[in-house]
Amino acid sequence: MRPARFISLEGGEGVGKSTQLRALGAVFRARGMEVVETREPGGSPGAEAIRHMLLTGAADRWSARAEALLFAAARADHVEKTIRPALQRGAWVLSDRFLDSSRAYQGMGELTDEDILTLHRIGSAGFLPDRTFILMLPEGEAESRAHSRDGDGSDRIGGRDSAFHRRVSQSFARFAAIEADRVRPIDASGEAAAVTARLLRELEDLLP
Ligand SMILES: Nc1ncnc2c1ncn2[C@@H]1O[C@H](COP(=O)(O)OP(=O)(O)O)[C@@H](O)[C@H]1O
Ligand SMILES: Cc1cn([C@H]2C[C@H](O)[C@@H](COP(=O)(O)OP(=O)(O)O)O2)c(=O)[nH]c1=O
Repeated sequence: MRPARFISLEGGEGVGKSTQLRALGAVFRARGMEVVETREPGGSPGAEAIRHMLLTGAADRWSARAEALLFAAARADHVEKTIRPALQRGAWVLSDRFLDSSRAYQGMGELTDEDILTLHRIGSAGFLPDRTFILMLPEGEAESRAHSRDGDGSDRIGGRDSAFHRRVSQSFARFAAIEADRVRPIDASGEAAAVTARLLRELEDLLP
């Protein structure tokens, strides 16, 4: 029996992460696997409370440093209370965003990628997913998917300008290039079922 695995889905807003998370969860359950679907920021009661503080309020509510620490604190609680216990009892864990979101959103301004990795070492002992998928879509397409879902409403971070979101997407693409073993880019265009099939192909070596 192969061990339970921790998989994260990453990418900008509207690329289809939550849709694919649900689809993968359904496929795994149909194969008799126990699955925990979770998300960041959040995924445990403490981390969900921090999520509320991070995503609501004025754009300047938190400094860049305070924001990065809050994401790291939420992640520490999520890992400790939800992810590790699930893996220990043999459940697969699928997370909508994880560390790489902090690297892409918080680690390319006042703080560096190295700073974010240091916070993660302190908060979560450097715990990493077994595999991370970066869902990739052309800029306009992700925006129109997010817009048809949310209308004009977006959260404190989603509401940042398009230059910011372009840099986020470039950072995600860079992680896939430099950490090819863990981080795999996935073409997120076309029908949802076709995207799910691409993800499953990239999981073949881990599935029981
Ligand atoms: N392959 C797809 N083709 C067209 N629309 C999609 C596809 N996947 C998801 N969507 C729709 O796009 C919007 C954003 O998808 P979602 O899964 O919520 O993205 P994310 O979690 O990355 O923000 C939703 O309204 C969803 O129903
Ligand atoms: C996990 C994480 C999320 N974020 C941002 C990305 C999103 O804008 C927001 C999470 O909102 P969410 O509603 O989960 O994202 P999506 O629109 O992709 O469904 O928080 C960070 O800035 N850093 C992080 O570490």
